Amino acid sequence: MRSSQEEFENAVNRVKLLKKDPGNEVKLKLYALYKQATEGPCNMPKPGVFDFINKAKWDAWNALGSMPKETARQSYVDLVSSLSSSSMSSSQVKPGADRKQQEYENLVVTSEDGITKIMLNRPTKKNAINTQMYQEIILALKAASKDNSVLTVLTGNGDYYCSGNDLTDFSGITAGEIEEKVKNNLDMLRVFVNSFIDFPKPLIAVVNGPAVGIAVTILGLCDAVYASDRATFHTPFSHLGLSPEGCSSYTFPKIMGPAKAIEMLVFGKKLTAEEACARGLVTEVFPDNTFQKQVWARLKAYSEFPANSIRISKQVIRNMEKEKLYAVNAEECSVLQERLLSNECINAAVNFLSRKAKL
Ligand SMILES: CCCCC/C=C/CC(=O)SCCNC(=O)CCNC(=O)[C@H](O)C(C)(C)COP(=O)(O)OP(=O)(O)OC[C@H]1O[C@@H](n2cnc3c(N)ncnc32)[C@H](O)[C@@H]1OP(=O)(O)O
Repeated sequence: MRSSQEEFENAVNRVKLLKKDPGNEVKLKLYALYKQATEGPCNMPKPGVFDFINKAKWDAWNALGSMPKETARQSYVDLVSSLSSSSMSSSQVKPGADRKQQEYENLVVTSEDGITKIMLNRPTKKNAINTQMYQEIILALKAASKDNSVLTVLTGNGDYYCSGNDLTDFSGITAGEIEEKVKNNLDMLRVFVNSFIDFPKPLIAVVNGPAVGIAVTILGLCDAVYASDRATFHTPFSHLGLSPEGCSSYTFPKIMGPAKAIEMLVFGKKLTAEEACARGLVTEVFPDNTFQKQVWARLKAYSEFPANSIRISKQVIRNMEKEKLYAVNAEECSVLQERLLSNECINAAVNFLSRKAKL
């Protein structure tokens, strides 16, 4: 997925050439994404209640919260592409239609048999999540939340599920740039985690191999976790001078009790798949040689259940906790922002870059 300034400007021009009026709802969305992409979060005073048009615009822009400019730019480009390539008026664009056309650089997203599969696709880097991949996952989840699929699956390509946050993300940055980069990344992390909290359908993690860091913590927000017996679960936050994220400071103690959660999140104990299953983080473990076959047969059967019932039941179970989870996410990001600027963390990243330290 590319979202260069040039593509964005092209999209701005293409909007003017649309043959059909896309309707007010889409126009407001375009307006909001454009403002967010060019000016950042809305900090204008709220128009009065009788200033209907400007209030609707303000509401749409303000609803994007702290979405990073790059994400807004990409969403704008994607929205315009879906409008340009559709012969329908945009208010009738089929949910998910744009997702099928979307190209991602770090993901492979496919939809079949009622299941949308989001596969992390940087196997040579053990599927480490860089800034662009975070943004792509946010977009892929948004598209999957609106498409016709019953279930959404997150998995990894290659021998790893995911090695967590890309530790080279901050390399090549000058001292003067670091604070802003960290702040932007944490804004993005908050949006990323919120997109799991908000995901409206069952979200299943198919953990095909070892999982590290944020790839582990986010499992607490997934609705089922199927793991190969080759998978391991490791959150080496203290080793890296970091602190828990992905709402794990709340979900892990709830799932496995505080003592077991602290063993993982504070002391960095790496769990086998069986151990993670015994602690309730993993739903079921399968032998690696039959893992894909067994899991996909299971998911195919589940995807044939009535879609609305499945979605609504998930929401009944999860929605009660949403406000709490937003607050936990915000607090974790704020703590992590400080941690990322600490010497402990900077030294750990330098060690990784110079390959002195392997986990
Ligand atoms: C948005 C803000 C986020 C805030 C911060 C949040 C952090 C939460 C976290 O996720 S913390 C966890 C971070 N992850 C790690 O600490 C794992 C680091 N990686 C390793 O320890 C090892 O690479 C390994 C154990 C995952 C695999 O070891 P192995 O020896 O099997 O393989 P290599 O080390 O040779 O790896 C192959 C190539 O992949 C690159 N790579 C692996 N993991 C990462 C990573 N997390 N970030 C960046 N790059 C990674 C590795 O450098 C090799 O690349 P190369 O072939 O070009 O050298």
